[in-house]
Amino acid sequence: MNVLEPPRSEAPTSDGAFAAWLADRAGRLLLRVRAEHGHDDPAALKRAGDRASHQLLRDELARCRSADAVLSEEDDGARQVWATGTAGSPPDRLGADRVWIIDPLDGTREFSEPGRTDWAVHVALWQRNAPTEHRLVAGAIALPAQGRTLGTDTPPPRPTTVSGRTIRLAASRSRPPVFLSELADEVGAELVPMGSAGAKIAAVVRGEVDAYVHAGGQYEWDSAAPVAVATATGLHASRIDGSALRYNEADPRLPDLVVCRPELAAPLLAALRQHRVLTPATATAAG
Ligand SMILES: Nc1ncnc2c1ncn2[C@@H]1O[C@H](COP(=O)(O)O)[C@@H](OP(=O)(O)O)[C@H]1O
Ligand SMILES: [Mg+2]
Repeated sequence: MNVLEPPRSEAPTSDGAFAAWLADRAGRLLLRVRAEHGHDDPAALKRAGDRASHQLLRDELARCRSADAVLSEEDDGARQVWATGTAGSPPDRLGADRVWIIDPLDGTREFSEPGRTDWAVHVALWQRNAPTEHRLVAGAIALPAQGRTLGTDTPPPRPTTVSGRTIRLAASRSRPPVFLSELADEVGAELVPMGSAGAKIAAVVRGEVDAYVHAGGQYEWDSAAPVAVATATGLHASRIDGSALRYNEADPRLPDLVVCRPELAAPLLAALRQHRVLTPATATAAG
C-alpha cells in the first residue's frame, strides 16, 4: 500500500489505518533526513534519523491517541527489565489497556549506508483484551526506501507457494545466529542476508523469501509491528521453541523468533529443536 501524505489534521480514526498513516509519515521524514544529511558521517545520520522519527511518532501519538501508553526503542529506560523489588515506579505501559509499541528506525545500520533499502519504521498497537496470544490488534511496517507501507488495515494476501524451488531463509546480515548456516543446510534452504527485522518480515509477507529466523537478541519493538502484519496475512510467527510471542511484558527483551509460511513451521521448528539443544539460543555469530 502506498499512502499519500494527508494534512496533519486528517489522522485516520481506525487504529489499523492510523498505524499505516503514522509509519508512513515517519518514513517520509526519514527519507528527508537521509537526503539532507548524506552519508559522510554515518553515526550522526543514525542519531538524526532515530531522534527525528521518534519525535514525530511521539508527538502524533500524544496528539491523536493521548489516552494510550507508548513503548519506543528511543525512550530512556525502554530496555529496563521490571521485576518485584525494582527501584522506582513501573512504566505506565504495564498498567495500560492499550500500548503503542514503536521502533522509529529499524535497520539503523542500513539506513546509514548509501543505496540500501532494508530499513523500516514499525508502529504496532497492543491491547490487553485482544483475543490472540500476542495481543497485537493493529500494526504497520513502512519501508520508505522501497516506497511501500504494509499494514493490518489492508493486509496483503498470503504469498502463493512456489513448489520445487529452494527455500529462501532471511537472516540478519550483521548478527546471524551461529547455527543458521547448518540449519539452512539441513532444511535445504539458501540464506538471504538482509538488514532490519521489519524488512525481513515484510519480505516473507510479500513472498520474496519463505522464512526469517533470528536468535541471540532483540526487543519487543523489533518484531511487534512486523508480527502483527505477518499474522494478519496468515503467516506463522512464534519463538524458536514454538511458544507464543508475547508483547508489553515487564521484560521487553524478545530475543528470538521465526516467521514463515505456515507449511514451513513444522519442519523449521523441528530443525530448530536440535540446534536449541546444541547451541544456547542467545548465541550469535558476531556477538
Ligand atoms: N543480538 C542482538 N541484540 C539486540 N538487538 C538485536 C540483535 N540482533 C539484532 N538486533 C536488532 O534487531 C533489529 C534487526 O537487526 P538486523 O538488521 O541485524 O536483522 C535491529 O534493530 P535496530 O536497527 O532498531 O537497532 C537490531 O538492533
Ligand atoms: Mg529495531
